[in-house]
Amino acid sequence: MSNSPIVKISANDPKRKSWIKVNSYSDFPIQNIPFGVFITKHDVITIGTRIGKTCIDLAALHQLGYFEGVPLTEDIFMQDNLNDFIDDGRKTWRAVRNRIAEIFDENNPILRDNEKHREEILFDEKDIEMLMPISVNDYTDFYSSKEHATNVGSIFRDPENPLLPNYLHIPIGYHGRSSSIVISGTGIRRPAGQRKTNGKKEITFGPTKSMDFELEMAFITTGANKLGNTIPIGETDQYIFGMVLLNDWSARDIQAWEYAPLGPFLGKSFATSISPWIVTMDALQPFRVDGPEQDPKPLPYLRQTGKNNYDINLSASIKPKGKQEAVVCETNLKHMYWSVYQQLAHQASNGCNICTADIYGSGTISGPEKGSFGSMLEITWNGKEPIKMKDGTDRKFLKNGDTVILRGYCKNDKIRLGFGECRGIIKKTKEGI
Ligand SMILES: O=C(O)/C=C/C(=O)CC(=O)CC(=O)O
Ligand SMILES: [Ca+2]
Ligand SMILES: [Mg+2]
Repeated sequence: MSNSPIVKISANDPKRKSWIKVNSYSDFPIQNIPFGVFITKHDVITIGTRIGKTCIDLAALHQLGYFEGVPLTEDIFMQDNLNDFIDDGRKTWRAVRNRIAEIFDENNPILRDNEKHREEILFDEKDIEMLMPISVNDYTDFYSSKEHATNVGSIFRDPENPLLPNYLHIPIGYHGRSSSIVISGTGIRRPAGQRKTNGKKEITFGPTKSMDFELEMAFITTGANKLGNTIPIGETDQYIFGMVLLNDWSARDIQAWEYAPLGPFLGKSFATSISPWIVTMDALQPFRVDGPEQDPKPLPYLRQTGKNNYDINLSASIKPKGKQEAVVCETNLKHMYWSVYQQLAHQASNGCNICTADIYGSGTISGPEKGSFGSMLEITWNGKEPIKMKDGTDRKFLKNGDTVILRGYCKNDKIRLGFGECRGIIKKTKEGI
């Protein structure tokens, strides 16, 4: 089954320019129109979007009549999360994005020339604070990078046979913890836990000695199937609202000791960070590419044709406190073995219901070569090959005071759009733990 034939979406017109100034390297040209939640300098929480460095209060835009003719409830943007809007479905998301593109088109004077309205609707990014975009319903994290699975299999298990026999048949995942998903900028406390210290027999409890990040992306869904029903792979695209950057913080010593036989647990559930702006699947359409060839052929419920992967350039940087950041990984979402559509069809294949504001992580995104590995576990091969920061210090894993910054963008010969940043600073373990 082919997923989402590429339809013409007027908001994606690459020729359109906005009357709001946008730098050529901005992640937020008028073709992006992401959705997020922010608090304004007047202490008002609103759903918004962004063009360049200008944040747009969608509740104010709606109240002032700019969405006339688009079927929306009066308070749809006067919310502290996007759940209701996401629940409205793809027709509504499309209509809203298309209208926003029209309002901010350089040739449209209606808001451009209305100073009073502009003052009510527009805010400089410096004058707002981003909040969690959704109230997370449920969280799954997949394991869809074959390169990552191969690397972790070599480190934790058998270098001769790193990939488990199920890997090429089934999109592996684990159930994450939704309560500890936090917005970019939130400090991350180094967790304590049980671990078996390298080479020693003794089991101890204490702050992790191998604090790690995982460079991931995640997709966010709208309600799809009722409990007991499934989703044909050819229909999955209708239910994906958009994507964010995701950092699945991981404590490798805790993980390595606890994970057998049920998988990741407390080594990962202490925190997961996401970027604040949700970039819609519609905005990402121009960046669809073929995925890797799948051999063996997946079972029929996972079979797809067409361009089902996304060409999204990704990077991870570490910034020691008060020092310059160093890029430690450059990779691309296009490497993923299992597509987002296969992940979603698989999640629903047992009749599990897909809900509004669920988050599905891609799994760590590693590329084929060194320099494209998406975690310190792989970059330093579990601490055996430390890397140098720009201040001359070494890193096997993350130190307190280090900030990890994930970034992602798409680019073709016509447009560039991106995801902004997903940041988190490592703080020391709470005393008494
Ligand atoms: O191979 C393992 O035992 C575990 C690997 C992971 O760290 C699991 C995970 O979070 C999935 C991923 O990010 O790809
Ligand atoms: Ca992960
Ligand atoms: Mg985590």
